[in-house]
Amino acid sequence: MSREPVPPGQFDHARVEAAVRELLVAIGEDPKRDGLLDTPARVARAYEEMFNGLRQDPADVLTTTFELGHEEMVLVKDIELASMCEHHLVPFYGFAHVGYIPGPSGRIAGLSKLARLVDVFAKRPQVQERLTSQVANSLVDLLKPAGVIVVVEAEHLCMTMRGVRKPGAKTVTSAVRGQLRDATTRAEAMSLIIGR
Ligand SMILES: Nc1nc2c(ncn2[C@@H]2O[C@H](COP(=O)(O)OP(=O)(O)OP(=O)(O)O)[C@@H](O)[C@H]2O)c(=O)[nH]1
Ligand SMILES: [Zn+2]
Repeated sequence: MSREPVPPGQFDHARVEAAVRELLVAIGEDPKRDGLLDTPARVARAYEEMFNGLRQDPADVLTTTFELGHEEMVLVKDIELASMCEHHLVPFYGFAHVGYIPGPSGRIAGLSKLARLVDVFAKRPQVQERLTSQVANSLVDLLKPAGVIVVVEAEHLCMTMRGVRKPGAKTVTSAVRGQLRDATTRAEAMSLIIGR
């Protein structure tokens, strides 16, 4: 099997299929049995979708912006997310809450683009802290806002179905930038996020 890295922007179906077949053998399964025959190809298709954020540029997502002169906080909360823990390659899933205060130009983003931005970073092998700060940092870079807050709450299957086995434990991470570091503004954002 090739050991060469896959060129940027590409996904090598054949290699994923071969690796999954090998994995099945390694765990003591028979990849030739009826129920598993199509599994390597299925997993390759699923991985292409689940990791398609690796082939996306956040700048291509945050395209539609408007100059509105709006200077107050905008918050999209309860954005469902599902990502893959890079330590165990099992899912973690939950919600992201993304808020920002527009910059002096008053440039605002299309609301759906905030959710798309979350997906660009969620659809990669991830740790929750990095996912959270990547969303915040890319908003800072692309929108030049006065402040940003990103809160992610998620349940990690690696803590649920194996290992420490604590179903229901939620991990909450936050990243705040600019004016949202200010205690009053941050408290306002948090009350909007928590007040369901
Ligand atoms: N900080 C952080 N840790 C994570 C995340 N996802 C999984 N982990 C942790 O990564 C750690 C990996 O620890 P290791 O000791 O190398 O692996 P392990 O033996 O499988 O650990 P256990 O899960 O405790 O059984 C575990 O503590 C996981 O809970 C994440 O998004 N952020
Ligand atoms: Zn894990």
